[in-house]
Amino acid sequence: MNSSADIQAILALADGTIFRGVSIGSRGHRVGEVVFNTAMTGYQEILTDPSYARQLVTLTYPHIGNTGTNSEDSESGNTHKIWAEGLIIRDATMATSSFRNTESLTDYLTRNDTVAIADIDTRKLTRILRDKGAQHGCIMTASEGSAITPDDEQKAIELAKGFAGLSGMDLAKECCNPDGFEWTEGTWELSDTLLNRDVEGSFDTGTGGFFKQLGKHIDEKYNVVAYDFGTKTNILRMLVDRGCRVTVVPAETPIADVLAMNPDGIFLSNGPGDPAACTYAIDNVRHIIENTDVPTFGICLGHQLVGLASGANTMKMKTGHHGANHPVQDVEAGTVMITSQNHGFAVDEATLPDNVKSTHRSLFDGTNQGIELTNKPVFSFQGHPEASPGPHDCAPLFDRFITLMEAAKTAQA
Ligand SMILES: NC(=O)CC[C@H](N)C(=O)O
Repeated sequence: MNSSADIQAILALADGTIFRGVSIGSRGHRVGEVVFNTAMTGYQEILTDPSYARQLVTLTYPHIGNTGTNSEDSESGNTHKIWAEGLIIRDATMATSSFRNTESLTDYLTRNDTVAIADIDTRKLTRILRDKGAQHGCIMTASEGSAITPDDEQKAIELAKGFAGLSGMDLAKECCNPDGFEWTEGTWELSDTLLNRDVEGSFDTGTGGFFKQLGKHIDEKYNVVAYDFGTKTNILRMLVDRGCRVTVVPAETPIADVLAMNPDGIFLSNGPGDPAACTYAIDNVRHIIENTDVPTFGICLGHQLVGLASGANTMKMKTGHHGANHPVQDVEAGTVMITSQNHGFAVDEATLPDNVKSTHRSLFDGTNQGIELTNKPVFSFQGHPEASPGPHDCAPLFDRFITLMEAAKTAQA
């Protein structure tokens, strides 16, 4: 909603298209790859998903911010960092309403130094991205006390053209937590009794507050080492729910160090950038496949790394998949799952070696969505079984990882 007090902002695409709107975040400019996400909910999870690093995300759902933000819906762990390079929306809500809200979306964006633009025609933008593929872009806000000038527009187009593009970019080592950490929280659900949030508005992990944690009561049966390439937090929560003690290690941790921890299973996380550029990670996964029998599960970037380490290629997609309603078929069973997706690269199925089976395919465009090795307990999935946001149809993939670890333990006993 425009008012004379609004700060002008523009989105410039590298092809010269300019969208004019208003700033709803911090001032400045940011460049990145412009992608559209079709999920109707989950703007906070999307903003905090590390896989969106260097991407300017437009949400096709028009009205954003209604329920505000809170400290629980972060996908970037305890840092709560916004990883998306910028946000592009149609309509920022004027009133925030939710009992879980602690901060409006606009305040949240500003506090996190995120540049964001509203009041633009996101349908037109999405059509451009659909027709031409993901575009390089620049969001720029007017500087203090002035309006956007024709010079600003020209500069924004040049900045968009100057973005190097995600192909060849290794962002995993930059976006992981460099210190590693133990993750102990499971998923949560609203508690039966609704009590007040404490004065700090902090997350009450007990059973008496807004939320009760699931999974905490389960004994830690499986020692899982999770390679962090920019992991989403809900993946770690879902592992904890299933009885895993989760040790998260940075992307470049040598595989020898991981194996020295004697893991029951190795998890390969999602993450931003081009998987083929993460050569150290590909080497580590190749080592797992060729020299060990440790059950291994990869999600999204982790899936692509399994593909690359087994000898397949990955390719850049036209627009990629970003949404919460993507149908994926289980190749063997023929069943269809509605899945959450966020990727711009894909494993090229035509290049899969003989010992790697395609297990899942996208019903939107036929691209590969899952693989498994026929000679090792290693499998991976392109979509997001942890959802956040999105449907939970493929959550049983986590159980499959547990089954593999259990089988390996039984075989060893
Ligand atoms: N969510 C992810 O892990 C994304 C993987 C990779 N960066 C891609 O865009 O395809």
